[in-house]
Amino acid sequence: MNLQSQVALIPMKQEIFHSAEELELESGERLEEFDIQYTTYGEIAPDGGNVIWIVHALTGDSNAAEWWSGLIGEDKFYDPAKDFIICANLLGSCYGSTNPLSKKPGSDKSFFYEFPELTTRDLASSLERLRLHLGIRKIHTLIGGSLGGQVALEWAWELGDSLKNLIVLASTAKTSPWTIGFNETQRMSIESDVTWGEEIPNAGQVGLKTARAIAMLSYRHPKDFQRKQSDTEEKLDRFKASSYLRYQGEKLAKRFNALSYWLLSKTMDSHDLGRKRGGSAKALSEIKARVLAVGVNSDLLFLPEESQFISSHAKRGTYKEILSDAGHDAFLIEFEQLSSYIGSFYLEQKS
Ligand SMILES: CC(=O)SCCNC(=O)CCNC(=O)[C@H](O)C(C)(C)COP(=O)(O)OP(=O)(O)OC[C@H]1O[C@@H](n2cnc3c(N)ncnc32)[C@H](O)[C@@H]1OP(=O)(O)O
Ligand SMILES: N[C@@H](CCO)C(=O)O
Repeated sequence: MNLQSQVALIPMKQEIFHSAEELELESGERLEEFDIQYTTYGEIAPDGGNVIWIVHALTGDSNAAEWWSGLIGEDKFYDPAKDFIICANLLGSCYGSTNPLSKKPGSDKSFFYEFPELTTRDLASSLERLRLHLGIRKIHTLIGGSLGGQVALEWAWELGDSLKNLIVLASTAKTSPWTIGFNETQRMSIESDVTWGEEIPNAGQVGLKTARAIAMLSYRHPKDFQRKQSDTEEKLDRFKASSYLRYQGEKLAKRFNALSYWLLSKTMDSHDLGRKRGGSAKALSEIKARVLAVGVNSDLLFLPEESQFISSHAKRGTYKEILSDAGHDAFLIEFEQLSSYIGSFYLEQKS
């Protein structure tokens, strides 16, 4: 299907890859078959050397040129005129790939709560299946932030020499107890929705609003709230910060599904690159690609130290830090710094 992106006006193709072959999951469960929805921009070069593979974060979708418009597009750092850019909707997410609302194979009934637990390693395996289907031999750059960075790390370990550069933004090799704690409070709010447990597509949607409001506190920084959400001294109620968080909750609940959110937050929790590989440091040292880890100085969720850990244990690792008051989400906002860091990372390779 050829589409013209409404926002970025960049020619793109959107497809669904159906895998009729089952996917064996880390939990021991299986997905008998699955779909992966993906978007591409540009064309693969004859030598196949221009593949830029993007992995989206928790609530992103495959339309990377929309949510990363400062990095992807005409005359942007990644430009479809020279690069073949691909982004797939993660398995379990609600933007076209197989997810809890999908029908169980051979049945008219959705999975709902029977959808199997997915790990970042499982998500990486599903992307590998798509790569093989597309006949992509080598990936020039695999890049992702937050959950996208976790999946990218897993996949990079698996890809070996088939990957040249790995760029991991505001992420971690192993999810910290602090992040699991944030995710648990969000699942608690979804589970406390009276509709949670019902087999309806909107189950938990009210709880999802609270979950997003809590999540926003981990995606922003107190300085960002101070600057944007401060009130005058006359204000005794209906504070800006309150309406902001309520608005963000409403906004997400209109575009995302609570079952997918609950599932993917669990995926984030169980992420551990070093599981059954002798620990994170050893697993990082086994990644063959060059690695750029980018932290955010104000990230309260995935601390800069966690990105430093990635670069220091990778055999060929580089660390850069985004300076911003935006907090964790700076990786979706601070395009100038990102472009500059990625540009110098590529230049170092040439020198
Ligand atoms: C179909 C799809 O949308 S696909 C998925 C797209 N999203 C993703 O991929 C996830 C990645 N993106 C993101 O997380 C976010 O878009 C970011 C981080 C890039 C930017 O976050 P934003 O929410 O746009 O920025 P910010 O935190 O400043 O909030 C601005 C919004 O809050 C509103 N707002 C700000 N202050 C207040 C307040 N006090 N009260 C109520 N609303 C407020 C603004 O009007 C604005 O609303 P809008 O989004 O309708 O324009
Ligand atoms: N705010 C982003 C990043 C979370 O890590 C999202 O909603 O996907």
